[in-house]
Amino acid sequence: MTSRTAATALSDRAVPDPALSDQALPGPVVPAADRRAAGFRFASYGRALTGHGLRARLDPARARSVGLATAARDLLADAGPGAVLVGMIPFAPDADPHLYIPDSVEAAPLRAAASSSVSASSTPNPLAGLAGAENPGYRDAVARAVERIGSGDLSKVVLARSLDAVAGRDWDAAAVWERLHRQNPAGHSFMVRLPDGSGTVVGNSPELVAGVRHGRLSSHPLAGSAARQEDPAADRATASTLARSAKDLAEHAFVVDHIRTALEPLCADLDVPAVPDLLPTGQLWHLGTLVRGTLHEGLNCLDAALAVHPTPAICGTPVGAARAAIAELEPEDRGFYGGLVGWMDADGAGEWALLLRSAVLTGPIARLHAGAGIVAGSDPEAEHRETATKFGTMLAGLGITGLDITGTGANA
Ligand SMILES: C=C(O[C@H]1C=CC=C(C(=O)O)[C@@H]1O)C(=O)O
Repeated sequence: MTSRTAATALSDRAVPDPALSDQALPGPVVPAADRRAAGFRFASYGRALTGHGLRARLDPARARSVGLATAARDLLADAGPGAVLVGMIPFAPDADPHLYIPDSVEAAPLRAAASSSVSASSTPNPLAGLAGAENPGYRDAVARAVERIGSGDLSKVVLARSLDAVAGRDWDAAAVWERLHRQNPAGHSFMVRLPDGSGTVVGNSPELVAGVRHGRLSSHPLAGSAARQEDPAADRATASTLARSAKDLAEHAFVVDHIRTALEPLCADLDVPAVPDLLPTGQLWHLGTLVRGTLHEGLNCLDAALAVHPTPAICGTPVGAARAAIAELEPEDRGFYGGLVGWMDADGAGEWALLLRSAVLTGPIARLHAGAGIVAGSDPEAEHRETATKFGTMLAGLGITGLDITGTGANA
């Protein structure tokens, strides 16, 4: 494993990879329609992509028989020029993806997108109850994972838990999306209606798994986190401590090593910085490494995303043992949490973000998920607190403020 001991300089870079920021999107552009009715919204790098209607759906049975990447390529080729594939891929490899080609795709600069009919300042939905803030089962699961790591089967595993926020009336997914985006415009804000219409997956991911433009690939894996502080001096001190934390650097190195091994065969050249940078979100500092390369001819953004997914930022090392540990230690199926969300065009350009800092909105219930990387020496109490901090992104997106679920006195 690569050792990274040097602390990196603080970076306040808002956009992980400026190379993707001027990405022109193809597809028919429709006038600003009612975005509330859209089945798909994805914002990043200065513009938002909105998918209306459904032209063709990727058949999960076909994906199982020919492979997901081939099924996606074929669907785009059949759909003809200008088509864009959008949607989500679940965490479990045998679960059905929700990928489709919308009837029309609107690609709008973010400023225009933000001034849509949806008002983020609309009256917050009153919270009627919160279930899962205190989760002793999660601490037990972390302790068992640490034991397993000690026995040598496993080096790292990401364990997640859920939290239900029940409101006085149905959640308004479009308003939640917009609030999330305004709070963290540097992240990838997404909103995808579930195929059976039962609800909407919404979130703001800080993590780009694969972004491709003109054959140039970027991936910005994150792992290793610390909660942001109100006081600026304390906040910078927290970031510096994170950049020097042996535990977090080890947790991060698993991810970078995995990405390098997975992407080297796909790329003509691959640049992997020796030390991580520091990425701030509204709630957390993360260690991140911006990996860049040139994809071999014929490969696309989804090929790259599927090659690295699931990284140890969401699963673990080795992948098989980590998947088994997750299945055994997490009480519920992850669904789309921990999967991929994004889009791709017929030229292979696109973006796939890790689907996290998210919730499934079903009527008045928002089910949030958050996980933390467990390595040798992880402390169950600290990991419980870290997941509570991670819930903070979605709680803020839901308009729930002034609530401390971290037990530290800080606002989540
Ligand atoms: C699993 C999550 O975060 C991952 C991404 C960044 C940093 C992480 C960490 O430091 O543990 C996690 O690996 C989550 O937000 O649910």
